[in-house]
Amino acid sequence: MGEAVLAGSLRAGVVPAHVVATGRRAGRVAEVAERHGVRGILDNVEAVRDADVVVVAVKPKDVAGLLASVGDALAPHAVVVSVAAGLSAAFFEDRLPAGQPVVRVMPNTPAAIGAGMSAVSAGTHASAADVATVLAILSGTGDAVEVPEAYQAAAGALAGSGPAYMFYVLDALAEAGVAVGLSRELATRLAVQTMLGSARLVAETGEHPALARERVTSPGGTTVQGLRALDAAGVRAAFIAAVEAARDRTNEIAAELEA
Ligand SMILES: NC(=O)C1=CN([C@@H]2O[C@H](COP(=O)(O)OP(=O)(O)OC[C@H]3O[C@@H](n4cnc5c(N)ncnc54)[C@H](OP(=O)(O)O)[C@@H]3O)[C@@H](O)[C@H]2O)C=CC1
Ligand SMILES: O=C(O)[C@@H]1CCC=N1
Repeated sequence: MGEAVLAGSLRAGVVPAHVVATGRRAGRVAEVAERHGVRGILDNVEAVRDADVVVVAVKPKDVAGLLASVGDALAPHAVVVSVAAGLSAAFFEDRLPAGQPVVRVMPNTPAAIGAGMSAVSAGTHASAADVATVLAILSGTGDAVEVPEAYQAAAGALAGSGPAYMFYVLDALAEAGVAVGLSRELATRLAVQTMLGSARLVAETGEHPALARERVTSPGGTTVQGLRALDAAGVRAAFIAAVEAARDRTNEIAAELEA
């Protein structure tokens, strides 16, 4: 996820020579540095020194240790951006020098190609200008929206995890195509373009998805039979259960690590 945000920031106009990427494996750091033309180092303390913006993209369980090691080296104005699922801005603030600006972001992996969706929430000490800086950086990752922090778990359960649900649907649709006699290559091509086109149609027309669905569903036709099968299988309820389960897990991560 960190590399996807890095790629987006460069697309937004951040100068590669101004970016330092860190990691804990030399091979991985070198790979990222070479791919994006940025400086790659293994020393987190050195990386944050003089930084205006620090993006923390390690697993939630690794955040506390990382903050303990770099906190003292941060410039007071440095905006610490968290993409960690579950962890509140307060979790960061409690482990950083007093007054450090923190912005919480829940991105998703299509950010890697500039087609991501991010939910952004300001911490206690982040100014409107800090949030604007983060939104400007994220503009190269796709769309971004500012939300109250209370919505982060729900937004992450829908859009942060959402690409996995979409890939699941693509895989299932392609498999369905194979089941009715198409080659896997053709079935995958049909499924991918159908998902892409349908999302774009709703995005570009602003039409409610239910109306767009009705427009496809001819009376006595084929689609209504397909939709009946989806309803009979409880697919709508399964999506609601999936987002609820991901939201609940987000809150569990917070409870486990913030305790
Ligand atoms: N994947 C996704 O779709 C999304 C992820 N997120 C969040 O992004 C964060 C990262 O997730 P993800 O990219 O999937 O995880 P990854 O494990 O792929 O990435 C984390 C990276 O951080 C490195 N790392 C761990 N500890 C340190 C450290 N102390 N110093 C420097 N680098 C370190 C890891 O190194 P190593 O390779 O050696 O393990 C790894 O390369 C998580 O907090 C997650 O909640 C948010 C939205 C979507
Ligand atoms: O699965 C996860 O925990 C991360 C957060 C959102 C998407 N991937």
